[in-house]
Amino acid sequence: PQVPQSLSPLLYFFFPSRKQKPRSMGRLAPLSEVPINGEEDSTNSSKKGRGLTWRNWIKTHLSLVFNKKSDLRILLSVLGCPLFPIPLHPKQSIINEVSSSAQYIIQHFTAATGCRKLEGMVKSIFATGKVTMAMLDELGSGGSAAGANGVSQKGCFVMWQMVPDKWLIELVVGGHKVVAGSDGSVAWRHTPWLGAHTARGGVRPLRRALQGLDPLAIAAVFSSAQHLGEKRISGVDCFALQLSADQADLAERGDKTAEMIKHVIYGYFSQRSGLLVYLEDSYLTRIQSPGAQPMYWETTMSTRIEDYRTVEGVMIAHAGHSSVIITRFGDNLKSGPTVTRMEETWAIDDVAFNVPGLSIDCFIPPTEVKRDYPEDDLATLFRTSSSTYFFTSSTANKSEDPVRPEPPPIRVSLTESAGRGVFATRRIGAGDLIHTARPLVAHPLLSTTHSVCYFCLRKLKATSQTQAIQFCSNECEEQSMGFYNVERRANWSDYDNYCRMHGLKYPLLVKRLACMVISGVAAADSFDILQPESLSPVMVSEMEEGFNLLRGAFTKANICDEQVAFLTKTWYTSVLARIRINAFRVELAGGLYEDLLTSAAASVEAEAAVGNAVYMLPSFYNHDCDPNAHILWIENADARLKVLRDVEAGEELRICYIDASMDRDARQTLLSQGFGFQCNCFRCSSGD
Ligand SMILES: C[S@@+](CC[C@H](N)C(=O)[O-])C[C@H]1O[C@@H](n2cnc3c(N)ncnc32)[C@H](O)[C@@H]1O
Repeated sequence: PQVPQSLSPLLYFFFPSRKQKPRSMGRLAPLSEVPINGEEDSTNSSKKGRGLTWRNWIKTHLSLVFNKKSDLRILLSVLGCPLFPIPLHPKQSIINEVSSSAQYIIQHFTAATGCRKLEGMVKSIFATGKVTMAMLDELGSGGSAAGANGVSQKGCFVMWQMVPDKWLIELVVGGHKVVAGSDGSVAWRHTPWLGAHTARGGVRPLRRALQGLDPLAIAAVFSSAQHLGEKRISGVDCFALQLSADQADLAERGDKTAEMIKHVIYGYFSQRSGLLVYLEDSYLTRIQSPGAQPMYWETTMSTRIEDYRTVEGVMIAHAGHSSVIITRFGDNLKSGPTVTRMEETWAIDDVAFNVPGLSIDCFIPPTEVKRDYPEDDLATLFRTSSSTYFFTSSTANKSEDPVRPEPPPIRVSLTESAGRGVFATRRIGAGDLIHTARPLVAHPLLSTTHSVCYFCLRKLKATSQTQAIQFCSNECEEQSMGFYNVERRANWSDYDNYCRMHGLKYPLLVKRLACMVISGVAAADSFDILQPESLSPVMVSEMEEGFNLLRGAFTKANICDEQVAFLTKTWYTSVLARIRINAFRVELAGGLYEDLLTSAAASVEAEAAVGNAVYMLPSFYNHDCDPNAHILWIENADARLKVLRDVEAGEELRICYIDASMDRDARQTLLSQGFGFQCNCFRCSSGD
């Protein structure tokens, strides 16, 4: 049956059909680093999505957890649809022979729930329920929590599960919707602020299913657990079983920068009733960015499982309470560990088995999932705490699916001597487009402000007679609202004059980022992951005037102190230090470029620059005076990364930061002064 989209979004799940799902997903914003295989579809751009998705992504992965403004997103990201760390293998079923005390406890559990009768009989499970989520006050080091700080958020969810490893959940809380699913080979999640993402590591079950909702899965995963002993939990004497994610799974979920150190699960089974009454999982992640001290994140989620009721003769838990504690600690956190707490109460309204009409078509991932690949390593590289609740990309099983297009052939990894770099994951042919990228922040030059779009830097057909800024389309105007509503409240003449007099362009990018932060569309630490230039005390003091003018413009515009609290001198200098190393001068090649020769020629002949922009993925390309890759712009600030010659798998992709036609000494001087490194590429070493 067709369900009108105007009905509750949850209704869509009552009538799953292959036709409906892509349509529902089709409205969702694409990721900003668009894979080469993805057609750019303007209908896919959410009003504020274009160009903001990376910022959103960073916000979630880097700063979200400790930014109270984003409470609802944090709650949904952490509690919404976490995955259980232990995969459910298709062949895994509940054991018949008891050879350990853990297996004895599981036998007791299967008898208590009566779930054996479901084995082989149940093909699908369906559940609907309600949730209430809240952030609790943060605990400082040694401090104490004062209780819930904000308003709790109410919502509901619908879950479908097809035995053993296909599932789908739609959760709507406080007007935000999160959808997650697994087709048995890839697990993904879609959020309005991130778009769709695949989960790194193998497919694992939804944690919600293990909270007393799917007794067969509980019996299957815990039958290989270790019996730890007995413990009294909330007045109930329990047997404690322990499971640990195995090292191979942990390795798959981490990388060189974010290492999953352990993930342990405890199941507490009531000695009296035999039922699972408490579930706890705890994991530790070590994050180390190049040149930085390691930082650790420990996340513990505990769920009290209650209100078992019979559904078709099987005991299913119908309510519970989960609490999460996230502790961030490490040498580089001067203020000591930070603790964030949140909680959820949930209740099941309806459970049914063997839902008619449910087929594997209902579990096909949204189309964006296959467009997700450029984030592959970045997502993990900068992940904050865990892939369990921050879904990240995975290449797992992609090759097994003939329908799924090849991912863009790159990964970000550490190089031997140039920090992080971008590497080819397969052979790439000369002239191939590697990926495109939308700016995190872009700004016209002062001289082009009235001749290019104030958002995307596209050249305008008619320049402004009134000297007002202009947008090339309604879409760009809408996407600018985030920063422009703030920017136009202030008078920028002093700041612009300061830039003009000193010939500075990067403070304009800082201004735009500051306006975006104030309006809430960017996190103050969006650029933290980019490599900074090391600034001398003289350079820092030279930036003071710009900082004072920027801060002053906001103060005079009566932007409240709380909104500009992030705008300290340290913030200003640190953002500028990153922009100086990572900003690109945008030069539009214009016109058509169909082949490599045309594009290379076009970029050489490009007219003067239209502005400057900072991107995420392009910021990780290192320099070579004889580069094998190339960045170019055709009609606006959306960048295209192309390969200049055949590149083999494993080879690092490098672009040229400067005019490669200069002689060796001039190149060396520019690179050392502008980017702080001594180039020892083949050309430089051979004196060319
Ligand atoms: C745009 S970033 C490139 C990504 C950077 N490696 C990172 O880890 O984020 C530019 C910085 O990378 C380093 N870099 C780039 N190319 C290099 C090269 N050929 N040799 C040494 N360092 C290089 C320099 O520190 C430079 O300032």
